[in-house]
Amino acid sequence: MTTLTTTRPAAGVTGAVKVYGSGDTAVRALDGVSVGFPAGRFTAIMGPSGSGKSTLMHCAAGLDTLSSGTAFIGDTELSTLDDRRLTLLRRDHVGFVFQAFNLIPTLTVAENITLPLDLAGTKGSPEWIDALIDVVGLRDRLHHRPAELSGGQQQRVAVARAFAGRPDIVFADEPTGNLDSRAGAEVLDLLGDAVRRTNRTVVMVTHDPVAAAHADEVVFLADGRLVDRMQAPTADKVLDRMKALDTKGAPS
Ligand SMILES: Nc1ncnc2c1ncn2[C@@H]1O[C@H](COP(=O)(O)OP(=O)(O)OP(=O)(O)O)[C@@H](O)[C@H]1O
Repeated sequence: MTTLTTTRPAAGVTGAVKVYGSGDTAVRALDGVSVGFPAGRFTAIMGPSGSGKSTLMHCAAGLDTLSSGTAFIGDTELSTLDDRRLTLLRRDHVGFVFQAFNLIPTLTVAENITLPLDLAGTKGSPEWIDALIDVVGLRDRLHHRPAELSGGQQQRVAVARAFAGRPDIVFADEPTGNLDSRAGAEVLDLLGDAVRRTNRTVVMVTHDPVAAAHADEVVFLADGRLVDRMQAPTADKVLDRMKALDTKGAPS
């Protein structure tokens, strides 16, 4: 196996601090986090409620800014970009999957998948899109509207949309939060498949140890700090680690 630890991460943060508000009501959501998300791997971010998972993801993805420290995607330090260049970086290099599928109800499945490319005024790679449709198993649903699909199928459309522009990295925020366990497992398998088959990088925030077990690695946050990393996670090992974090007094 290649030496993953020496490969430059696809994205990450160094010395990341994020403070919301000021004075007595200030909340230190990230308190000096340094973490890299290895390229070509599926990483899950776990931790008790309020531990800073979403904040870390949003800052690493350039959806929010750090109070201090640095966030980077590839070789680019995000704080060096103005709004326009940050938008272009996100458009051209980053994909997103959210808990709410965020599909456009009036567009077909095919149109939803290619929407980011259409907005960017490019056709992308027809071969890539075609292969993606097979990866997500939606070839017989391409002309349906989102309302005609199950929740799991809608999230598969959202996953295809996230990968449509051949992004270097896809960030997923609780992608299985609105799905039953079977549909959730399918979406997680799909994310894992997309990482292996397209050599992309996925970073996923989740509460669910079963979901985290689909990742190659889990990073654990507690009280805004990185407290552990686990390779080759299983649901039982992740659950045990989470229990230990909760009993240390982290909010749950
Ligand atoms: N916009 C905001 N303004 C003020 N405080 C915020 C804001 N967003 C998050 N926080 C606070 O920052 C801390 C970290 O929040 P964050 O949403 O990152 O945690 P999380 O681990 O993703 O939580 P959950 O699992 O419940 O979604 C929490 O104490 C939260 O209340």
